[in-house]
Amino acid sequence: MADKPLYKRVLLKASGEALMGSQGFGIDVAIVDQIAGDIAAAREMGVEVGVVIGGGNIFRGVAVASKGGDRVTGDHMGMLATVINSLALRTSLGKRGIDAVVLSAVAMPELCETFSQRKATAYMNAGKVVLFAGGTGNPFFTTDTAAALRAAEIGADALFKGTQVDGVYSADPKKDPTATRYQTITHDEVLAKGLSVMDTAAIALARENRIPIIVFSIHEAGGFGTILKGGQDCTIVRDAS
Ligand SMILES: Nc1ncnc2c1ncn2[C@@H]1O[C@H](COP(=O)(O)OP(=O)(O)O)[C@@H](O)[C@H]1O
Ligand SMILES: O=c1ccn([C@@H]2O[C@H](COP(=O)(O)OP(=O)(O)O)[C@@H](O)[C@H]2O)c(=O)[nH]1
Repeated sequence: MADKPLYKRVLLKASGEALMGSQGFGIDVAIVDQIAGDIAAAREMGVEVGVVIGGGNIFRGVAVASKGGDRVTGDHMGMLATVINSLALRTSLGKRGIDAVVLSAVAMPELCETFSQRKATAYMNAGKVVLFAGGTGNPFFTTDTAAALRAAEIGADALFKGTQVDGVYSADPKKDPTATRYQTITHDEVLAKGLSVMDTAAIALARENRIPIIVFSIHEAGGFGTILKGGQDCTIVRDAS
C-alpha cells in the first residue's frame, strides 16, 4: 500500500441503504458519523472529495411503481430522500469541523444551494467537501448514475462506490456464496457479464469518460482511506489499456 493517496480528486458514492444500519429504515447517526469520519480522513490526506449519497434507506421510486403507483412521483420522493441524507451528512461533517456544502439538482433554496457545475468546481477548488443531492434531478435514474455524472463534471480521477459488499463478484455474493471477487475488471466486462453491482447507465458513463470505478465496502470504518492508498479489499473497474 502506498504512503500517499493515489488520487487527487474523487467522487464518493455512499449507499443510502447502508445509512439505516440495523434499523430497517431511516438514518442511523452512528453510520453517518462513520462516513463523515472517513471523508475527514481523506481530506486530511489532501484528497478533494465530492459525495453523492443514495436514498434507499428512506425511499426508492421502484417501490411505488411495483405496487401500481406513479413511478415519476416515487422517484421525486427518492430524490428528496437523498437531500435528507445529504443534510444529515453535512451536519456530521460540520461536527468534525469539515466545511461541506450541499448542492441539490432540484432547487430548494431554503434548504441548500442549487447545483451548477461551475459552483461545484469552485467549491471543490476551495477545499470544501461538496455533497451532490437530488440525484441527477430526473426520474428513471439512480444515484449511481448521478455519481458517474458528477464525477465527470468535476473531473474526478476516480469514482468510489461505497456499498454493502467489498467489490464486484462473479455473481451477487449475497445470493451465491461461491461467487469470487475480481481484483480488476473492465467497464466492458461488467456490462457484458451483466454484473449488477451498479446500473448500466452509470458504468457506461464512467467508461465513456474513462473514469475508473472502485467498488468497496462502506461498512468498514477507515476503509475509504485505505482504499485511497491502494488497499486491496476492493475491485477496480478500469480500461483495459
Ligand atoms: N456481481 C455482483 N458483484 C457485487 N455485488 C453485486 C453483484 N450483483 C449484484 N450485487 C449486489 O449489488 C448490491 C449493490 O448495489 P445497490 O443495491 O445499487 O447498492 P447501493 O445501496 O450501494 O446503491 C450489493 O449489495 C450486491 O448484493
Ligand atoms: O437521478 C436520480 C437519482 C435517484 N432517484 C430516485 O431516488 C431513489 C434513491 O436513490 P438510489 O436508489 O440510487 O439510492 P441507493 O441505492 O444508493 O440507496 C431512487 O430509487 C430513485 O427513486 C431518481 O429518481 N433520479
